[in-house]
Amino acid sequence: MKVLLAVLKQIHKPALCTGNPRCLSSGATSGLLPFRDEAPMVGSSPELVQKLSSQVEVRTDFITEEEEAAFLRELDPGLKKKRYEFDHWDDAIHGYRETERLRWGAACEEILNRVRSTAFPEGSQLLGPVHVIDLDKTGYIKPHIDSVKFCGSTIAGLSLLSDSIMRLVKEDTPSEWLDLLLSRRSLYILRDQARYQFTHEILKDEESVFNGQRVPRQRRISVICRNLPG
Ligand SMILES: O=C(O)CCC(=O)C(=O)O
Ligand SMILES: [Fe+2]
Ligand SMILES: [Mn+2]
Repeated sequence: MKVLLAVLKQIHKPALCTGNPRCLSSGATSGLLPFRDEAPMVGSSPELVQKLSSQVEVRTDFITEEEEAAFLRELDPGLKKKRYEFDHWDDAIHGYRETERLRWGAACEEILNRVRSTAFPEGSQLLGPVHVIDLDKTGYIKPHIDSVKFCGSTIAGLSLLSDSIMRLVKEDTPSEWLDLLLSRRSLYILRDQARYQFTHEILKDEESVFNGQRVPRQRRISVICRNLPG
């Protein structure tokens, strides 16, 4: 368990982050191109959206309000014992507390099994403990790529308590980007190039605008499943 905490810390090492201050400005709304009316994604070009559409999924309303409440009941007591961390300027995450959990109660385990069977091919080797990040209303996650040493090709995350914007930016071509509207209770999945060649970040409240529409940030808890490197 101790080792795993180190592994998850590693994910957020600044050396793995490829900060791109330009992509933090939300002023450039003119190039936004909705991909499909119902898809909560906008990107720098229709070609990019098309190219990534097999590697980036957002499933709206993946869990019910009751299922969200089940996660809260299970996670909140432990999270409340920790302080939000704001003062580590070098961290990839600002304003957060986190935990990981291997064993879940029946209700949550059932939901997590649904996440796993949706996101990962059958027989994939998964990282045992599930990663939980509790972001304060003012918290945010800076652009980074998850450790290739510890995490495999697929990242799947549930968003609880708040809508948010996840921005993907191509590491070597910052003009190529995709914004995902992660609505409360949605599931997102990042695979392959979207996971390896694009940084991902969660925008802070002041920058939380999707396709010209303001998306206020509240406290947000994410529950993240990962596979192991092949
Ligand atoms: O909160 C999320 O959904 C993303 C978390 C993340 O990027 C990470 O833990 O590496
Ligand atoms: Fe990440
Ligand atoms: Mn730190």
